[in-house]
Amino acid sequence: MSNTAIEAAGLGKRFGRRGSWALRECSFRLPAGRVCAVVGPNGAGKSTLLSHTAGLLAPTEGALTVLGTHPAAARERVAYVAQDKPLYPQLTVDQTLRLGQELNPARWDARVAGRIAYEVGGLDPKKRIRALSGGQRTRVALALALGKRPELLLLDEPMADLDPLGRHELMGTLMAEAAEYGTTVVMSSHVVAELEGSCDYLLLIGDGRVRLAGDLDDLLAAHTLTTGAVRDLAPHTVVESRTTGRQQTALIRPRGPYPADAGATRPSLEELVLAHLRNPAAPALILTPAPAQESAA
Ligand SMILES: Nc1ncnc2c1ncn2[C@@H]1O[C@H](COP(=O)(O)OP(=O)(O)OP(=O)(O)O)[C@@H](O)[C@H]1O
Repeated sequence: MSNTAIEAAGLGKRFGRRGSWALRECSFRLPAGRVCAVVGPNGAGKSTLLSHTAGLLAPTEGALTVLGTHPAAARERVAYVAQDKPLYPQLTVDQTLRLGQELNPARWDARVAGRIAYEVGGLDPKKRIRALSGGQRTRVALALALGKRPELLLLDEPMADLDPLGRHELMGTLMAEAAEYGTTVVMSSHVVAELEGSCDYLLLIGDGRVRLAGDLDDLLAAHTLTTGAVRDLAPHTVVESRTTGRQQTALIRPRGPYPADAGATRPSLEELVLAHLRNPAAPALILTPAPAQESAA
C-alpha cells in the first residue's frame, strides 16, 4: 500500500482550448492517513482538484497520482461526495443504500452506512430521495460514501446544508470512522472554524495555484502573529500587515529571531487562512514531506 494518498506534480487544468486555467502548476504530496482541509475563495479550483482526484477529469498538463496509481485506476478505493450530491430521486433511502452495496460488493459495510443514515442521520428508510431535504440528502450521500469503506474519502463542502447540530454529529462520526480505518480524508470547506480540531493537513488554493500545503502544525509553526508598536518587519516574510494608529498586527514567516518585546503568538488556523485569503500576493509555502522522510517516521 502506498504511503502517499495524493501526489500532484505540475498539475494544470484548462477548460476549453481558450479558457482560463482552473488549476496551474499545482505540486504537493498528501501522505496517507491524514485529514486534509482544502480551503480557498470561490472559484479557486478546489472542486476541480477534487474531481481530478476522483478520476472524473483529466489534467491538461502535469501528473496526478492517487493511492499510488492513476486516478481512474484508484476509483474503486476512493469515495467522492460532490457538491451537488447526485442521487436517484425515485429510489428510497433503503434502496439507495442497497444499490451502494450492489455497486461495491467487495467493500460494502452496511453497519457504517446504516449508522450514518439511520442512527446519526435519523432518516426514514422508506422515504424517497426526492422527498428529502438538502441536508437529509447529504446524510444519504455520506452514508453511501462511507459504506464503500474507501481508502480515500473526498468531500466537497460536505456540511454546507446541514444544521449546526447535524454538522457537529456527522463530523464526529466521520472523523471516528476515518480514524478507526486509517482513511485519508480530503475535505473542502468555507467554514474554517469547523476544520480546526479535525484536520491535520492543509491545502490552501488561490486562483488555481497551491498557496499553502503541508502538515497543519508545521504550517502554523512557520508563521507568527505579532501585535505591538509599528515596526519594520524586514527581513521577515510578511503575509499580512495591518496598522491601526500606532498599533500593528502582522502575520509573518520569521526569518531569524524576532524581537523579545514584540507580542508574538502562534496563529490559529482561521488567522492563518484569513491572512492568506486577504493577501493573494503573499508567497506560497509548500511543506511537502519527502516520501523517504515519512516512511522513516
Ligand atoms: N466545467 C467547467 N467548464 C468551464 N469552467 C469551469 C468548469 N468547472 C469549473 N470551471 C472554472 O474553474 C474555476 C475553478 O472552479 P472550481 O469549481 O474548481 O472552484 P471552487 O474553488 O470549487 O469554487 P467554490 O468555492 O465556489 O465551490 C472557476 O473559474 C470555474 O468557473
